[in-house]
Amino acid sequence: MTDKHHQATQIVSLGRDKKWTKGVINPPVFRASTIVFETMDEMRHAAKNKTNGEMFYGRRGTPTHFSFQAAIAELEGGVGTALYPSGAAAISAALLSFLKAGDHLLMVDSVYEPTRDLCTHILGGFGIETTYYDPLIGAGIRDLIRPNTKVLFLESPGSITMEVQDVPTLCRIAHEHGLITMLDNTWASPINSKPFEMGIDISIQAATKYIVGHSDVMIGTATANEKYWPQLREHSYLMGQTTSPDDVYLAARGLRTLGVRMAQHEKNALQVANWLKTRPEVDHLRHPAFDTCPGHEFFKRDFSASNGLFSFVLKQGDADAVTALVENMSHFKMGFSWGGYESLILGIFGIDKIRSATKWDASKPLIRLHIGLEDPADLIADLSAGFERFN
Ligand SMILES: Cc1ncc(COP(=O)(O)O)c(CNNC(=O)CNC(=O)c2ccccc2[N+](=O)[O-])c1O
Repeated sequence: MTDKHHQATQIVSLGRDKKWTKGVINPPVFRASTIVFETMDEMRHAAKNKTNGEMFYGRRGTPTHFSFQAAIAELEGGVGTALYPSGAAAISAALLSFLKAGDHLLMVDSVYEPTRDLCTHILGGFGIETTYYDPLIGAGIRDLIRPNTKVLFLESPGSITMEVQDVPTLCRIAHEHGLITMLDNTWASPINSKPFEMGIDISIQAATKYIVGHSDVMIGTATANEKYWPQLREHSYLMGQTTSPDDVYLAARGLRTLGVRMAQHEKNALQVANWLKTRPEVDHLRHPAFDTCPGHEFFKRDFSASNGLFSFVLKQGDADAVTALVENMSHFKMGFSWGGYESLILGIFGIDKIRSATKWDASKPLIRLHIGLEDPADLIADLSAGFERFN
C-alpha cells in the first residue's frame, strides 16, 4: 500500500535530475525536431542511446519529456512511461502496440465510451474481436479466455458507473493464460493505487484529468513493466505518438500539487456525498468509498484514497426533471471531463445502450459529479437549489 508521507516527498522531487533541469527547479521547455551533432561519433552515440534519455530527434523526446516520463513511471511503479497527445491516444496506442489481426480482447463493460467505440469501429476493422465482461466478474473471467485472447483491459473504477474491479484476481488469472493486463488508472491517478503491485502490466492515465489538474491540457501516459516496456515504447514511436513539450511542462507542473489537490478533492467530495445520502431523491451513491458502490470492498483493499469524481442514482425523474436539476447551477458547470479545480455536473442518459455484458436500469437517472476545490457548503447549497427545481 502507498506510503503517503514518502509519496508526498517523491512528488516534489521526482524527475528533477540536474541532467534534465540544468539546475532550475522546473525542467525547461525544450522544443525540438532536429537535434544537431558536432561529430559522427556524437551521432552514433545518440542513435545508440536514443531510447534511454539522450536527445536524438524531437519525436524521441527532450529533457522536458524525459523528466516527466521518469516521474510518472516511478510514481506508478513501472519501468518506463510513453507520452501521448490525450488519454484516448494512450489507450489506442497501448492496445495497438500489442494486438494484431486474429487476436481477441477482453474489455470491461463499464469502460469509457470512446474506448468502447475504438474497439467497435477500429479494432474490429483490423480483425481484432472484443468481448465485453462484467466489471465484477472476478475469477469468472477464466470462462471468457480463448486460445487467441491476448489482452485483458480494465478500468477501475468505471468513470461513469464507478464499479471497482478485483484487479489482483483478474491479473492472476490473466497471467495464468499469458495475457497482457492493461488498466485505465485515471481515477486513482498515479498516487492512490499501485497497479504494478496488483499485477498490471500496463497502466494508462488520461493525465488530462487530475495530473494536469487545471483543465487546460490534453495529454496521456502509458507506463509498462520491464517485460512490455520496450515494445510499448517502440510501437508508440513507430505510430508517431509524440507530445508538445509545452503540454508536458504544464502536466509536470500539475503533478507537483497532485497530492494536496487530490486530498482536498476527496475531503470536499465526501462532505457532498454524505449530504446526498440524506436526500430523499437519491436512490444510492456510486462513490467507491461508500458501501453502496459496486466493488467497494476492493476500493478499501486496493486504494489509499478517493477523489472528487463520483456518481449518484436518483429514485426517479424524467429528462426534463434532470435538466431542471443540472441547469442553472451557480457553481457546478456542465462539461465533459473532470479532474480540474472546478466542479462539474453531468446528467448521463443511455448508459443501458453502452452495455453488452451487464444490464443497466435506465429508469433511474444517473448524475455524475466532479467535486472541485470550491467550499463544499457552496456546492451543497447549489445542489439543494437544484433539487428544489427537480421536485
Ligand atoms: C477514464 C477515462 N479514460 C480516458 C479518457 C480519455 O482521456 P482524454 O480526454 O485525455 O482523451 C477519459 C476522458 N474522460 N472524459 C469524460 O469523462 C467526459 N465524458 C466524455 O467524454 C463522454 C464521452 C462520450 C459519452 C459519455 C461521456 N461521459 O463521460 O459523459 C476518461 O474519463
